[in-house]
Amino acid sequence: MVGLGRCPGCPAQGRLWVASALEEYGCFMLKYDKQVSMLHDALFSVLEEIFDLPVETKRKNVSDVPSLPILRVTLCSVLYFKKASAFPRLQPSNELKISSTLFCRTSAVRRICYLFLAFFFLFESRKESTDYLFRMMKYRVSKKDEVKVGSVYHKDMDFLSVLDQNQVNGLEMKAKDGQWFSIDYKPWTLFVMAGEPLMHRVMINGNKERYSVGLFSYSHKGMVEVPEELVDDEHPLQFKPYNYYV
Ligand SMILES: O=C(O)CCC(=O)C(=O)O
Ligand SMILES: [Fe+2]
Repeated sequence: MVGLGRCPGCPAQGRLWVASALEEYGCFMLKYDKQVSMLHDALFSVLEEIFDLPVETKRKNVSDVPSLPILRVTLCSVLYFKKASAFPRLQPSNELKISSTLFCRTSAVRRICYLFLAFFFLFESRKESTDYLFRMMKYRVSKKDEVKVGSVYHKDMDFLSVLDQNQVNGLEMKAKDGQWFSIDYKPWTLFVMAGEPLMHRVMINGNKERYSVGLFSYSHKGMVEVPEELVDDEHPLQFKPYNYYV
């Protein structure tokens, strides 16, 4: 568990925590600040309404990321947030609420990502080549005798995934020894994971709908490479750059 609030004056400490969590587990829980916690409640209160929009409205929010894999899911519906105006007026009082909540929330989490990237990588170049995809997920309650898989096991094709959920758990990670274990969200935390290396899935067990959101950072040019600032004689390059979309 890393708390950004404790780090502002000591980025070196923050970087150490994040680096050791990522080396050991590939993921960590990030305790977020007050501003984001208010947005958390607002966000999850409007998600239900977003998922209830007509299908043709929801289709306007397809992702423009080339070859973005579509998750093959059984119990899960997925929506992308491209721009606020893509949710046309349905219930006027809520249009603003939905778009401003999503916008603020996405900006707040992006800010966290920048902070995080600054802690961990300390490089400016990445800001320009990094893009974000905001995905919203709704997992319905599984019916009796239905397979309880919310999303099949997969690895995210990005370099950083920041996830949040309503109070319903379901995310599971595969540990080094091959065992699956579930992620138990603590209040006011985001779950941050190094996208590409980690196998995970969602299993739906309870009798409450699960809503989750993910902010996925990826390179819009498709190149995955170690920033040159991190390579020197003591830390030689270990991975060749490659284009994810080719
Ligand atoms: O719903 C979740 O918690 C995780 C979703 C997920 O793995 C994904 O969107 O790639
Ligand atoms: Fe995923």
